[in-house]
Amino acid sequence: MDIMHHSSTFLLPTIPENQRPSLTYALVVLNHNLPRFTPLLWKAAQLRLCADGGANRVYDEMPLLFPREDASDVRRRYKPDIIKGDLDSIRQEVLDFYTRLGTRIVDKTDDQDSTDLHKCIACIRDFAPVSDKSKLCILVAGALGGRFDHEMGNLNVICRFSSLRIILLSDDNLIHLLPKTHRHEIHIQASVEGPHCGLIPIGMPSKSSTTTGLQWDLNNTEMEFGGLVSTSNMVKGERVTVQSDCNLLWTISLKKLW
Ligand SMILES: Nc1ncnc2c1ncn2[C@@H]1O[C@H](COP(=O)(O)OP(=O)(O)OP(=O)(O)O)[C@@H](O)[C@H]1O
Ligand SMILES: Cc1ncc(C[n+]2csc(CCO)c2C)c(N)n1
Repeated sequence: MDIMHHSSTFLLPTIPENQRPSLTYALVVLNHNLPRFTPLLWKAAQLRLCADGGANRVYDEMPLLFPREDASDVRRRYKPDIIKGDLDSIRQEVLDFYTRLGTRIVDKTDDQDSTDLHKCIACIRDFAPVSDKSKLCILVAGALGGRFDHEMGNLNVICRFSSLRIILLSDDNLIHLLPKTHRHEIHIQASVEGPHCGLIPIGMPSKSSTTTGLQWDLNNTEMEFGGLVSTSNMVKGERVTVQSDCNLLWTISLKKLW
């Protein structure tokens, strides 16, 4: 079984030479509080999408992160490549502003059965110029801490697209899936993340999960929703390994640096 490596280098202000990621990043901004580190995600990404009302967040909140700069300069610097969704939340002035700058507006008003995040992920999967999708990593900003139905919808999207690397982010947390098809090595970036973490079986019970590097390691342990799940766990050092017969959610706290 192959090892999948995970490392949140996209949260580092400068990435050490020996930790340059081999991944290509895309960013999706959702319609919830823009994390304070969004400019770092923007810099790491080669493709930037806003899911419908996510464009309002870039327009309204990006200038607040640069209080000494002129708001319209900041807005012009952070121009999304694509705005996609049913477009019932984006404000007209925001739509007009980015249309004038040349952003592609993709309107799928007719589809009321999939979320705007789902539409953005499908778009990236189908059109991102990355031939090997295992080298693609989609960062999703503003995915957690808001309306619970939206949060669950966002978690469902990472389960639906379980063969893609997708990372849900808020100011406080990072979440991604650890597919059962791989053993996982998580390199902890202790300057920006941890120590609080969790491993949660999603969708079905796990008969056997094993970890190293956690305060409360699992050792061929059974986990299930309604039974044992590993929350309020802690990372001990800079390397965590996980192997399971089920897809698990990995969550780690983010430090309040920004
Ligand atoms: N409060 C929130 N918490 C987490 N994610 C959110 C929140 N609000 C929106 N999102 C995400 O941002 C995307 C775009 O949001 P937007 O408000 O434009 O969607 P929407 O389809 O109009 O939502 P709804 O009709 O359910 O209010 C959603 O698909 C969802 O993934
Ligand atoms: C069973 C079921 N529940 C909810 C919706 C509503 N819905 C789900 S995604 C979406 C689009 C949001 O932009 C909407 C309106 C549905 N279609 N089917």
